[in-house]
Amino acid sequence: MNGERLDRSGLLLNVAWLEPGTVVASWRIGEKLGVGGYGAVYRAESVEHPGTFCALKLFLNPSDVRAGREAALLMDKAVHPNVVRCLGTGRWPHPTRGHTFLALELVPGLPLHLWVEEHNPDFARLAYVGADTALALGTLHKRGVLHRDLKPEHLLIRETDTRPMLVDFGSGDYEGAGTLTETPLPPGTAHLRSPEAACFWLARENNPRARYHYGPADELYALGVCLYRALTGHYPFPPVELKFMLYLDVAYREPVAPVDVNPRVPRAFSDAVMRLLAKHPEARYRDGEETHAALLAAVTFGGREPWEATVFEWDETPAAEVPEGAATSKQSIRRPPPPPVQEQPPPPVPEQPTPPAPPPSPGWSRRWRKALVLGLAALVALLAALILTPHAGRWETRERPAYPPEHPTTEVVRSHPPTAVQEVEPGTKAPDTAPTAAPPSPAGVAPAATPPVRQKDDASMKKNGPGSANTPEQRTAPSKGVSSEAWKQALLLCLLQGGTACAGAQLKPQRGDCPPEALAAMKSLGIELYDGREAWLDVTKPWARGRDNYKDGPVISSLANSFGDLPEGSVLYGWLWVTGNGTNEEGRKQIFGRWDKAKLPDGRELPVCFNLANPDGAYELEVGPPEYARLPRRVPLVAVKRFVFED
Ligand SMILES: Nc1ncnc2c1ncn2[C@@H]1O[C@H](COP(=O)(O)OP(=O)(O)OP(=O)(O)O)[C@@H](O)[C@H]1O
Repeated sequence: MNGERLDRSGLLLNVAWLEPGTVVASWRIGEKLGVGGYGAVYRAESVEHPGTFCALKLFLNPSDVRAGREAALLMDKAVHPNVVRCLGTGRWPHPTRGHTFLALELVPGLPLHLWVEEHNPDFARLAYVGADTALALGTLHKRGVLHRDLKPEHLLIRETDTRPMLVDFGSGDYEGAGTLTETPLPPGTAHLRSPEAACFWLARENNPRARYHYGPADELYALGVCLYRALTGHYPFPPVELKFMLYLDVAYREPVAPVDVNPRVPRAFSDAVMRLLAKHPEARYRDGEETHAALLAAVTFGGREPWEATVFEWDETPAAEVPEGAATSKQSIRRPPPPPVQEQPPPPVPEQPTPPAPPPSPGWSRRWRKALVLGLAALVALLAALILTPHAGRWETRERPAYPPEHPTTEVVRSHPPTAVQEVEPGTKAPDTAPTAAPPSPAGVAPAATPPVRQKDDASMKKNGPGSANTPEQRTAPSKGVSSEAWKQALLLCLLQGGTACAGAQLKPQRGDCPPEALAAMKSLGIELYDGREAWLDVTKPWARGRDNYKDGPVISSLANSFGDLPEGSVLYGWLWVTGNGTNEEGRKQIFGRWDKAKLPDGRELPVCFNLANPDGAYELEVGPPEYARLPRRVPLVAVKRFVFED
C-alpha cells in the first residue's frame, strides 16, 4: 500500500497501525515489534535486497525532535557493539513533512526482564549481561553520551549470543544537545529515577526554572534497577505507586536486598546491585568500568555452585496437565513474591520548639509533613541502634590569615593514608585505630579533613570478621523485618554513603592540617584564608524550612554565594559532629562541622578546608536535646588552614 494514498499531507497518518506489506521508502513492513510512547517499530524487509531485514522505527509525531536526536546518536556518538546500529533514516510518506523513520539493525531477542523469565539463565550469564551493559555505559559516558531512559524494555538480549543491546536513544543526551522537556527532570521513567533525581523533583516539582542535571551516576542507578528486576522479578519499589509516593520511597527508603526477595541470588550479586542502588551517588560504583569489574570479580571469585543456579525455580506443569501429544511439559518460572514492605519503627518525632513556617498551600503542607515524618522516622530509628559515647571539643583557634608555603615544613604523620594529613601533637592521645568511616572521596582527591574516628566499633562491622562489612560493597543488606542489627547495618551503610537523612555513630573530630592540595586549590580559586561565606546546609533535605535537626554524620551542602572563583551553587561535602561536644563558657552547646571537598557546577572536584563557623569562630546554637542540634538552613563557613580541636 502506498503511503501517499493513505494521507497526502503526510502529517495525519497513524504509523502505529501500518498494514503488513506497506512500503516505507525501500522497506516492506512486516510484523510489529513494539510500540512505545514515541514510535512504532516494525520488522521490515528490504525491497531491493530481499532477505535483508531491519527494525523500522517510525516516529508517531512528524515534528518529534527526538527523531533527529536518536539518529544523531546512533549514527555517530553512540556507535558501540552494544548499541543498536542505525542503517539509514528519512521521512515518510512525504520526504520533508512526513514521519521520521530510522532503519535500525534488527535485534532478534527479548527485553532483559522477559528474557530472564522466558529463558531462566544462570546467575553467571545474567552477571555477564549486567557487566557488558555497564562497560558499554561506561564507554558512552566517557564520550559524554547518556541514554537517560535505561530500563529493561530498552535492553534487548540478542537471541544468538545473549549480547545486551541498548535501544531507544530518543531521550539520550550529549554535549551540545538541547533540552527536551520544560520540567525539572529530563525525560525518563519514574521507577528508574535515582534517589537524587527523586529528591530534586520532590523539592522543585513546581519550580518552572529548575533543571536536574542527569549524569552517569543516575544511569548506574537505573542499571541497578534493571538488574534488581531481573534477579527478583520485581522492581525495588512498586512502579504503580503515585509518583509522589514512589519518589519518596526512591529517595529515602532502603530497598529490600535482592537476596532477601529471591534467596537463590548469590550474595555478591545482591550486594553489587544494592551498591548500584545506593542512595548517595558517591557510594555507587565510580563508573561503568568499575561496575563491570565488580560483577566479573563476583562471578570469578564466588565459587561455581551459586552462580550456576538458574535465576528462578522452574515451575514444571504437572504431567497430568500436559496436553496429549505434547512432547514435554511446558516449563515456566516460579517468581518469588514481591519485596515485603519494610516495616519502619514508629517515628518518635521530637518536639518542635519552633512552629513550622506557613505552608505555600494545603496540598503541599500535607506532602511536606509526610516527607518530614518519614525522614525523621528513618533518622531517629537508625540512631537508636547505636550506642553513642560523648566527646568534648572546641572550635578552631583563629590564626592570622597567611598562606603557608606550598609544602609545609611541619612534620606530618599520615595515619590514614591517603585520606588525611594529620598532625599528632605531643601529649595528644593517638587516634583510635578502629575502622574509619570517612565520607567517600573520588579517586585522586584527598579529603582535607582527617576522617572521623569511630569511638566504638559497630557490632555489624565486627560480626563477619575482617573485611566483611566496613565498605559499602562489603556490607550486608538489612534483612527482612527490623532487627536492631539490620538497622545498625543500614545506619553504617548510610554513614558510608553520606546520607544526611541518616543518623551517625558517635564520631570524634580530629585536629589536623589542611592538606597542601586543598590549600593550593583554595589559593588558585582566590579564596582568602579566614574569609567566609554562607552555605545551604543540606541539599538532601530540600523541604527543610527554618531550622532542622542534625545528628553526627556526613552533610552535603551548597554554596549560597560565590566564594572567590567557587561559584554559587557549588556542592560542598562535609561532616557534622553535633553530639557530646559539651558547652562553651556561656553554656551554649558546641558543634563542629567542616567541608573538605567542593564540586563545581562544571563537574570539577577540588579539595577545600572550610569550617562551619561565623567570622568570630563561635557558632550560635540554640540549647537543645543532647543527641541532635537544630541548625538553620543557611550557615556560615570560613576557609581555614588547620582544623584544631581540643580534647
Ligand atoms: N532494533 C530493534 N530490534 C528489535 N526490536 C526493537 C528494536 N528497537 C526497538 N525494538 C522494540 O520496539 C519497542 C519500542 O521501541 P522504542 O523503545 O525505540 O520506542 P519508543 O516509542 O521510543 O519507546 P518508549 O516509549 O519506551 O520511549 C522496544 O521496546 C523493543 O521491544
